[in-house]
Amino acid sequence: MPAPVLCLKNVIKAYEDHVVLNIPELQLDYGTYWLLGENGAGKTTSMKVMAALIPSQGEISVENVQAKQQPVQFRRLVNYAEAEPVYPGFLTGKDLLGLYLKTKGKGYRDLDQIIHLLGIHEFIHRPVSGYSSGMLKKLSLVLAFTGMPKVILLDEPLITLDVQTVPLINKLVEEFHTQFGVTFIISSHQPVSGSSIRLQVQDKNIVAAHGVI
Ligand SMILES: Nc1ncnc2c1ncn2[C@@H]1O[C@H](COP(=O)(O)OP(=O)(O)OP(=O)(O)O)[C@@H](O)[C@H]1O
Repeated sequence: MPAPVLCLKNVIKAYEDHVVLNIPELQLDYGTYWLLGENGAGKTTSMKVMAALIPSQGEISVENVQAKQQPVQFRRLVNYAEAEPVYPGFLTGKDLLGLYLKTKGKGYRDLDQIIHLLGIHEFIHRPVSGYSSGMLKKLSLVLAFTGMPKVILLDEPLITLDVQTVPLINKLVEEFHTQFGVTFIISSHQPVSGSSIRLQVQDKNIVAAHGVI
């Protein structure tokens, strides 16, 4: 049997003395997961912990690469797109894309195609301070598709997107999952993929929507 893609062991995340997550063990196989939970349950915190973007206790690994022991290698395996992305306003979309391409390396797909698909080419040369929230969202999603990650975490990927763009994002998720073997964890109030496996942040733990994994 193949090893799980993502493993969390004895993970505890607290903000000062407020424990938000306490996950004894979580193992996720290749799949598309839909992360649910009420407001403040800890969905965003879970994603940031899984991507090792914020400190936490315990072990996090993707395909046996440990976040704490092999941080550079780990960073290449996990991409994360924030619910409400914020970038330094003076940078252009092209600057940010160049930065990501430099750090993430060669991608699965020609990004120019995705940029044109989402209409980002029309504003990519402008500083992001002048972007609308939907334009920023599109840019952040393209950045999440850079490199060759094994796991992509999308926090509320559909908010602020226009109705024409939503199916395009669903299609990209489907394509990266089936063709490139990417595991997705998506927090959304709307289902992103019909075949997604439901996970719930509940009582500080992450459980299958109908019972503990
Ligand atoms: N930087 C922070 N400092 C202190 N507490 C925080 C911080 N970020 C989040 N929290 C707290 O952690 C808990 C979980 O927040 P989180 O943003 O992960 O929830 P969420 O499930 O994503 O919520 P929502 O659905 O409202 O976006 C909340 O009680 C929140 O107040």
